[in-house]
Amino acid sequence: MAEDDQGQPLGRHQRYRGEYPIVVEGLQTAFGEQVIHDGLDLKVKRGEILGVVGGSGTGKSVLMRAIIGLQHTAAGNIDVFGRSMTDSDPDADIGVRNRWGILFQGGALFSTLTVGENVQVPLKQFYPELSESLLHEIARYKVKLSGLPEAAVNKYPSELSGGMKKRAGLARALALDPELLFLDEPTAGLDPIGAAAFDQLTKELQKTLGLTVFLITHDLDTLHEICDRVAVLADKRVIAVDTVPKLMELDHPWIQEYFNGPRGRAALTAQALDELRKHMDEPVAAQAVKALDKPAPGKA
Ligand SMILES: Nc1ncnc2c1ncn2[C@@H]1O[C@H](COP(=O)(O)OP(=O)(O)OP(=O)(O)O)[C@@H](O)[C@H]1O
Repeated sequence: MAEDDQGQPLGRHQRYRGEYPIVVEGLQTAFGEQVIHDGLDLKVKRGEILGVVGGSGTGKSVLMRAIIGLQHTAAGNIDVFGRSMTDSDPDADIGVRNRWGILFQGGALFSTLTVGENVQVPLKQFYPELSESLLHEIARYKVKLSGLPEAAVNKYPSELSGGMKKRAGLARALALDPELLFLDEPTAGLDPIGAAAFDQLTKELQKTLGLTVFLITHDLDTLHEICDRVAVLADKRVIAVDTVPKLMELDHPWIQEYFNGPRGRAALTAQALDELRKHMDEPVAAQAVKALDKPAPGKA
């Protein structure tokens, strides 16, 4: 069973009240000779959206898999809801596994099932006693919660656009009313408007459902717009965890290149513009928007 911060077992319908639902200490992972993580520490705060960034191949997805118990670890400990994932056997983990939802990169929907049936998969797994009509009702609700039209319930993944597939994956991740949501590159492959809409949905769900979100991303707009803190993976560890403005003050070369490079600055300007647009009735804001919105010299 999952435990609270006092070491007491959590009831099935009780929510975790400890400060850190995920605690990773001294993690080491490796594939043969290739060491991916070495002495990695990370604490995720309850209720936050934690962005996880790092260069390609630094082990963001492997870290997520280790946290959810799908990745063998060579050393260290990972606690989820106060329960060690590194020395537990899968069957005994039920008290933890029905408390999280996962949106894998690419959605990972079952192609032969409709969206509604996809959402029902975890429900049937953890609550086999639910009736067909209740399963259908819950699936319909989760689909709508994820911003899809109700008609999507009966569609197959192949009938959906990329953005709709992500939302269908999200509906399935929300099936069990999770406390913890893992999102692996949720906005990858979406156009900027679709990506911004998905970000806002994530933020709204975090606030209204009280979720803790572990979000792997390369998307600078996502980091600026919705992440409370960001963990940076480099040199086989988490080298920093902080708010984006604080990270930008650090002089690590990868962090500087990433956040203060041209794309980082563009994301920052876009965020400043969004903020200013909320105050367009004030002349100063209106003027600033006009100035910042001007295309750079030489650009159409
Ligand atoms: N099953 C596996 N077998 C062998 N090596 C693997 C396996 N899974 C991942 N790796 C290796 O582990 C390293 C980290 O992979 P991971 O997918 O976590 O990177 P990432 O930071 O998520 O990268 P990206 O941003 O490109 O998705 C990579 O070098 C990858 O090749």
